[in-house]
Amino acid sequence: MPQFDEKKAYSQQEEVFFDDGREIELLHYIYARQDIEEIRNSPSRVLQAIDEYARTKKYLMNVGEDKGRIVADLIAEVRPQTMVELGGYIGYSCILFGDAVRKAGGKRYFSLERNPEFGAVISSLVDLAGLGDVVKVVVGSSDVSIKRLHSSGTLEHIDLMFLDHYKPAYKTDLKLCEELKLVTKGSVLAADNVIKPGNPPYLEYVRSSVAEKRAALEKENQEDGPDTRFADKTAKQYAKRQGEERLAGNVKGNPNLVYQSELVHSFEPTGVPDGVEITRCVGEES
Ligand SMILES: C[S@@+](CC[C@H](N)C(=O)[O-])C[C@H]1O[C@@H](n2cnc3c(N)ncnc32)[C@H](O)[C@@H]1O
Repeated sequence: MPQFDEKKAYSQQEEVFFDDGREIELLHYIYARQDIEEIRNSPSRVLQAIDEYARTKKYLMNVGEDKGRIVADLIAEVRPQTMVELGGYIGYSCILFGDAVRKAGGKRYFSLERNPEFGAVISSLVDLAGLGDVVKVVVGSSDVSIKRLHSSGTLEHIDLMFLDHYKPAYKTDLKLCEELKLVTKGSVLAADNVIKPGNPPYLEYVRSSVAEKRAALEKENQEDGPDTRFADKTAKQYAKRQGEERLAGNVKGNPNLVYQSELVHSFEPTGVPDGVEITRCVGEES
């Protein structure tokens, strides 16, 4: 089991921990720094500045250094040409992983974010980090954005996908990507927060055999709301400002895809134990 370095801990998560003005305050904090010209065009220095804000000012719901390293190592191994993240927030994972994709010879990193204000913060910090040539920020609900990027031919295949948005949408958005053949043999998925707060429907899906998925599909009623296993707090997390989330409806996915999935234990940037589920699509049964 890895150890958490307490010296690096973010401020504790409060009852209201996002969308209370702190995201814009972060921009002022960064752009007012004495060392702003050294930060410019340096992804690692931008990340350091974000970490410093979250340690000394207010908590930010970023993937953080520990879980971030797991996914950055995965990027170096998989060398994706195209990577997609679902849920960008203020751009921490986008800058960390967009930089890793570029270093690994990849071409495009799509950051899908529902909240337009957060999307603007991501764009500003991505530009500051000098990653504008690789990263494309896409504002809107993930399912709608995935469908549009696919139908316009902008997104033809997902080599690596980082899921870190509305927890009940992990499974429905994955099934949407399967159905559109964006996720196929060779695609790799990294899902955050599978321990805190947890995501039983997603884990059950990626850990199921083809036979189990086929059987589940026969029984399944269409999902029109969050799975009842999610706590109310998780199911309604973004509702106050953005309105009720709508899940990708009427998606059957592709139950024939064969996944190998493993949980990698790690920590939230506050030190709370969490994990990333890494799932590799290794085949397709006929
Ligand atoms: C935990 S934060 C993402 C953190 C980010 N990946 C990082 O590590 O730096 C989750 C984000 O998902 C966004 N979100 C929620 N529902 C969404 C949806 N349906 N489509 C796209 N983004 C969504 C929220 O607005 C929020 O910014």
